[in-house]
Amino acid sequence: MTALIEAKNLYRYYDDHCAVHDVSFNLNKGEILGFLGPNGAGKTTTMQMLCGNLAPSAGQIIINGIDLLDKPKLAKSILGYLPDTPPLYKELSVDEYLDYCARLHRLPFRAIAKAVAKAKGRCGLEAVSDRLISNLSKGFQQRIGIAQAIVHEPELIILDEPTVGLDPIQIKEIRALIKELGSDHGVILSTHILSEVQESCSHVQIINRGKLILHETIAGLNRQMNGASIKFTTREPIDTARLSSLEGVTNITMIAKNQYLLQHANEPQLLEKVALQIIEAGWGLGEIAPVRQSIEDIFISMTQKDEDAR
Ligand SMILES: Nc1ncnc2c1ncn2[C@@H]1O[C@H](COP(=O)(O)OP(=O)(O)OP(=O)(O)O)[C@@H](O)[C@H]1O
Repeated sequence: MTALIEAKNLYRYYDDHCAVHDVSFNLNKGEILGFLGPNGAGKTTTMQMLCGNLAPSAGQIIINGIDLLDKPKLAKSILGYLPDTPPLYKELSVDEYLDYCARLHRLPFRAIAKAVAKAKGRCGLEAVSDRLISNLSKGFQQRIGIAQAIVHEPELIILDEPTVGLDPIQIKEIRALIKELGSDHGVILSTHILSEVQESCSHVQIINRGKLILHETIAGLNRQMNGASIKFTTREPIDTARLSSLEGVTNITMIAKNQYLLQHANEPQLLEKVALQIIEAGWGLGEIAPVRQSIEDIFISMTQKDEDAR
């Protein structure tokens, strides 16, 4: 199967500053990729390169088998892009604006009315067709931004911070729309909201200081979150050296009297082994449970590890 987008060894320099460093990944149809990173990590630079608005200093971008740098018009015809600020002409009505966008995307004249109606339907804009964009709420303006990105039915949709500045109800609606779009397109969205990735995406990647430090499925991320620590209490103090000899245990810390946090290298069935060891040693098992990390914990620990490794 041809990937919808293949980013190969992308670099982007601004003078001497390397904003994107050797970024490679693939996205297939039906996948929604959440692109995370701290401020200044290189998300917007990467997204701008992926949609052909910014030339990479090195590397290759293949969209549905077409090299974006060799055949930009053809490659761009199968992608839709919503920049972080929706590119709206606010003095136009919704219909006028979407009609204009459909022409820019070079849709055949006869197909325009149908394409605009379909995009409005998907984005819940029918009721505001004749309204001036400047008079609509931010949520509606964001939907119009998404509608212009999908009006030509691109296979790949790239959305830069699509829910920023929206209220909780609008956020919910836009997330539902993104999920629906993801069922028959490929979607890449950047966001600062970590829970958004869990709610809307099938895959996640984290960029830090221009380098990709994680590319995972949401299922894999959930496994990591269920992850690598176990908290337990005992009646007697334990012999940490003895428990540390269990395979995969990386660290044991006493966090309160007879209360411990054990870290491990994602060792399966370790919880049972630890419980058995505590019982066999006669330390008196009180409680034992895996510690569920939040996506924020994973994000902070991944970016922190990356900082430490520099
Ligand atoms: N036009 C430019 N000229 C010089 N440096 C730039 C330019 N655009 C971005 N940078 C730098 O490149 C790095 C990556 O910026 P980028 O905007 O891609 O990050 P980001 O992850 O999108 O950040 P944010 O979440 O704050 O939008 C930053 O250090 C930024 O200062």
